[in-house]
Amino acid sequence: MAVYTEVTAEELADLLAGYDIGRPVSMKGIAEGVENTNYLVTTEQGDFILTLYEKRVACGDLPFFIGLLDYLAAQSVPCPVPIHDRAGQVLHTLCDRSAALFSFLPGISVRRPSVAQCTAVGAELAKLHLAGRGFDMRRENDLSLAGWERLREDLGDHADALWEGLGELLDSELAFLRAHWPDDLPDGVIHADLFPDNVLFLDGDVSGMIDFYFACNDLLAYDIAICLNAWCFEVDHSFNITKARAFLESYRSVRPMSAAETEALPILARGAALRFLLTRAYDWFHTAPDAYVRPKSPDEYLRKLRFHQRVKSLSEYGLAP
Ligand SMILES: Nc1ncnc2c1ncn2[C@@H]1O[C@H](COP(=O)(O)OP(=O)(O)O)[C@@H](O)[C@H]1O
Ligand SMILES: N[C@@H](CCOP(=O)(O)O)C(=O)O
Repeated sequence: MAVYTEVTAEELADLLAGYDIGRPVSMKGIAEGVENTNYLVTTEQGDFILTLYEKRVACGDLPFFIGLLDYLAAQSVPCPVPIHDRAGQVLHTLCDRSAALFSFLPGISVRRPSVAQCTAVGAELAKLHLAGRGFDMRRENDLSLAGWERLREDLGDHADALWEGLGELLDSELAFLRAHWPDDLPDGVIHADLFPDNVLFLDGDVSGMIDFYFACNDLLAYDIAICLNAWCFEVDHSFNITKARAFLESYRSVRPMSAAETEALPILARGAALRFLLTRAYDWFHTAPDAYVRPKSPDEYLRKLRFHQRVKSLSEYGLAP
């Protein structure tokens, strides 16, 4: 479970005294999540999410994330709305951590997305990309090529301890991506972690997109590739071309992709698979056995990477060749 920091009733009441959202009625730790501590806080005026930022979110990045959520919410993107206190502040210090309150978004995340849910998220991702245009703060993607190389270096010989030959595979894939990674595609603000556990559905519609703590400026089509990996593979590791076609058609009905963007999809999908393979492999070796959160399987992303390495034509993603 991901409640790393205990907040007392008195500490919560002190914090809420600075806001116009009523007095606290209840507070429950939320088990889901990996990076931060989240509480569901109910006040006289309704439900809110209290987030305490733990060590993996850099404090210097918080103004970008809060500014982005303010900006997107003003354009009706279904994202958490930062709650400003009477002085206009969002960020506070609570229990020695940076902390902020957000609107509570109704809805339920899915474990096994349906074709209809892939369609819904495709359109919502495209709307997010369009809504992000004009946001004037920047955050570089620290988990792109240079970041992957750092992670690979850090893994060292652990890679082969995970699977014989993994080190060589990572090195050759990194060399390939370094040589072929596109740098001339449309860029903008991307979510960069829009996995099914970060999307809430209500009555078949997307009611919320959460967890913007990897958001950054990067290629828009890279965000699409991250979603293809996260939404269009089945639990038996097979790629579901029907889901991919539905996701991509729906995305393109809102924001058309250029020919260069679609042509780059296999490489971007390889990069997206490598990114999560590396972070999961890193977590595998750096998570204490008694940690609250069990590390996710790197194997899933190794299989996804191998799938994309074998792709010969865009038709394998459900696109016209
Ligand atoms: N604004 C919100 N509205 C509703 N539920 C939320 C909201 N923010 C977070 N949650 C809940 O908290 C859980 C963890 O949030 P998340 O941002 O994914 O944490 P982490 O960054 O630690 O992975 C989510 O799975 C969801 O259940
Ligand atoms: N989506 C990443 C891990 C990040 O977890 P989140 O709960 O913050 O989305 C993965 O699956 O490796």
